[in-house]
Amino acid sequence: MIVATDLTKRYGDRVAVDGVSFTVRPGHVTGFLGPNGAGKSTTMRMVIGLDRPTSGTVTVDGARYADSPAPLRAVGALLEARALHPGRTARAHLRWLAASNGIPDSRVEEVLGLVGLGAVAGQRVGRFSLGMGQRLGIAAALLGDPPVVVLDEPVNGLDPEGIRWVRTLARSLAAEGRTVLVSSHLMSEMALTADHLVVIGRGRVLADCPMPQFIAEHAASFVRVRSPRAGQLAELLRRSGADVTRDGDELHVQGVDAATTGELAAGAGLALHELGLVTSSLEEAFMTLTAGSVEYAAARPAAPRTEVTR
Ligand SMILES: Nc1ncnc2c1ncn2[C@@H]1O[C@H](COP(=O)(O)OP(=O)(O)OP(=O)(O)O)[C@@H](O)[C@H]1O
Repeated sequence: MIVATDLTKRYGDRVAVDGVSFTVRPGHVTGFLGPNGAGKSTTMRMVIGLDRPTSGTVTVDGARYADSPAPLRAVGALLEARALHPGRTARAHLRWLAASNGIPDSRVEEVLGLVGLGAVAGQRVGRFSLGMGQRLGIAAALLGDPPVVVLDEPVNGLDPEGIRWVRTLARSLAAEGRTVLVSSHLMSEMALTADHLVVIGRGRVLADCPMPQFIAEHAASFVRVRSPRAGQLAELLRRSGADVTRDGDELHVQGVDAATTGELAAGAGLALHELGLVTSSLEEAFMTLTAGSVEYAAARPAAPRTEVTR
């Protein structure tokens, strides 16, 4: 597992990572989320020894990455902007990495097949598309069959099939008992991939909890109900202590659950055309939590007009 303790990284006056502590456990996909500039890449670089912490520590399976004799066997990492020699073929690139870590060539062919690059393994990587480059980076990460896998924005540049492939791969690596840490800007994708979340903002941990708990604590939910007699229903719900927002024949209800809403309507003989619970997405929960810690925020568009009957 990965254990970060009071991890801090300063660049001059700038604090990129500010006393971050978290544990990434085996058997789960842990999503690493944060707005632009939150410190995700810096943290991941410190995990694999590419950056030195200013203070604090991060260990992988109890040891510092830099102390590992064969690092690719300890942690597999895909980091953004990986330097590739453009004139080298994909196969030659992986063989070179394998040789420097005491990994047999047969494993190169295995990972090429695993990431779907077998047919283009003889092509120069300088000609690779962004998506092919990402697959090659993932192949390199898996080369040493490592117990810990760190993927920074692995779905960047991938098409929908590729995105789904990364999701399945991450989940199967976790199911094999590995420790998997994945960052992504695609919240809908993260919601499908990760079962645990570490959220950072301005270099600090904002949340560290299982995905369902994060949604429950940070996502708003309300009952949506449609009725041709929405005005009467709104009045009834309000008298029962609900907060009600009306937009035409649609009501958004908070403070009273869907079952009670249905019972109240039935008791008063009011027809319903729709009744259900709406829970906001991971993206909305994330936006709510990190609203105060974004570096670059655009002005929000005006909210659509709704009639409030309270
Ligand atoms: N080498 C560096 N020198 C100076 N400042 C840096 C350096 N690397 C990162 N930073 C700063 O540290 C902060 C955290 O950057 P980092 O790249 O870790 O964030 P991130 O969460 O990965 O962001 P993004 O999602 O935009 O990639 C940013 O303010 C960034 O400008």
